[in-house]
Amino acid sequence: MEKESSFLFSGITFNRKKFAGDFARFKEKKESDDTQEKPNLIENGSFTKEEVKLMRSDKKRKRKTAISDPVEGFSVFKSSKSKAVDEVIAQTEDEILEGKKEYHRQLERDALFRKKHNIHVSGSNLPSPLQNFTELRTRYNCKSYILRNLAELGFREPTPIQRQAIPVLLSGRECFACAPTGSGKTFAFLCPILMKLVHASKDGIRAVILCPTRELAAQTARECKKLSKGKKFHIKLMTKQLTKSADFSKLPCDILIATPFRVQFAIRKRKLDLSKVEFLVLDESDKLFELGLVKQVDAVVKACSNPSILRSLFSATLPDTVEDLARTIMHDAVRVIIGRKNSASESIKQKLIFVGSEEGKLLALRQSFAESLNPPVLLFVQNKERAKELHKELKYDNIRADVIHADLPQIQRESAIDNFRSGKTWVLIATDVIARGMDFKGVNCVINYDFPDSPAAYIHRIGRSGRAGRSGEAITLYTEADVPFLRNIANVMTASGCEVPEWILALPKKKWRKHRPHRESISTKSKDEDE
Ligand SMILES: Nc1ncnc2c1ncn2[C@@H]1O[C@H](COP(=O)(O)OP(=O)(O)OP(=O)(O)O)[C@@H](O)[C@H]1O
Repeated sequence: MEKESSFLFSGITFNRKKFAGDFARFKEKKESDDTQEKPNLIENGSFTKEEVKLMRSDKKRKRKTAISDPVEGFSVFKSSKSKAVDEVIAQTEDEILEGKKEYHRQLERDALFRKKHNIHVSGSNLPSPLQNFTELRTRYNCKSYILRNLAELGFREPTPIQRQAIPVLLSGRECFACAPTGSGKTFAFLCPILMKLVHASKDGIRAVILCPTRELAAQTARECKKLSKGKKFHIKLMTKQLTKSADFSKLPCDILIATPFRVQFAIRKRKLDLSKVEFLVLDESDKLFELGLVKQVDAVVKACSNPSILRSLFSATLPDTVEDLARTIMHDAVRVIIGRKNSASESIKQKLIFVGSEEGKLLALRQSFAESLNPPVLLFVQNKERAKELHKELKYDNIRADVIHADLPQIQRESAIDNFRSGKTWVLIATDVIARGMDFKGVNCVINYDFPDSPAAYIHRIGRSGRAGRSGEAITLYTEADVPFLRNIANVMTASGCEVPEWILALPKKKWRKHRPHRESISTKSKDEDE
């Protein structure tokens, strides 16, 4: 009898000659079983910490039984199994240790990578930033149509906000994101939404994106369609017409993009059901939390009652007050800040020009345009009356200028933007209605004809130039009346690396209340001339 089998069969006489065939088969099978089993247990890496614990306790239990209840013939069987378990435990422990080490090495690599890209994050269990767009497929199984569309748009690398915010949202976490103007925040939320929704469906609205203005909502809807090209998602921009006439219970809609006013109206009047919404994005979130909009936003947030909803806030400016308010509704949110919070894009050259009084502004503007006009140029003024007045003035100078403000009918607002985008108009005079989010790719220069009413307004206005890594210029005209507010703008300028005269930095710090002084009329014509 073979040595290995002798323990189990002791006392039995076996006719090896007679049963030679069976014996050989039995032997073969046993050997092959042995080789398969052990590596399987370890190589599959199939032991979790809990399983190792269980093994340990099982082993202890068995040891106890072995001491208290020795049964002859079983002790060897037990010790060989116990040896195997020991080996498995030792190897699994090694693996866990190695896993832990690798985990820490990965944390270090992530920290270095974030530092390189100026990404600051806080929160627990942070997902690694994206090294490249290919990781969307390798880590998150991204469908090829998205990667194809990103490539068609000419995006080679994710921007810093995309590197971090996309994995955060894909790993099912809520998110506060603050990144400079023109740094690609729109795709940072569109990409994970499309990836998570996977297919179009007719089961109700699954994602809502709120924007403070109609123009921005329309632009976001267009970008969303570009990224989803090749996939038949139902992407709806909530227009006035849709709000008034659509039967939302029958309208297929995966992603709804709208201003809070329109959504709230539809919830009230047309029984818009948002109870299945899985993603809610508040774009330009600090603007949405301002007094005029916060009630409507609140109504939308309440209507999105799905308990597993993911909410995210995006903006280039995120005051602490807004963060505190938002935290009350968010769960375990990750905070992602690119560069310094509330700072302007570093690719914009910023200048301050003293013009003495209101009259001085028009002179300075005419002189500057006469010396060099490098269109397209965006001119920001304090209100719609001043926008109309300045438009009339520039018409005299044969400058191809147009105007946009909230009083204009929608169709005129759209055509003003289209003409500016296509280069038909060189100068667009605007109120703050287009200061946020609008992506005019080639704007060379932003002129703050009227001083902005807050540092946030300044950051967003000048952020219409210098987008997606391009360079831009921002000129801010100021009068004596604006001097007390200069220091706040100067702080933004120095934070983004621009030079500011010493005397401005020596001005006393002033707590910023909205600076909207009464300004004299821009018009150089008398009223009689107008009539
Ligand atoms: N990965 C990328 N590579 C190159 N360009 C990109 C990338 N992602 C976005 N862009 C482009 O950058 C520009 C600005 O993007 P976007 O409008 O999303 O900026 P933003 O951060 O939302 O700005 P704002 O704060 O003004 O709203 C767009 O023209 C967009 O097409």
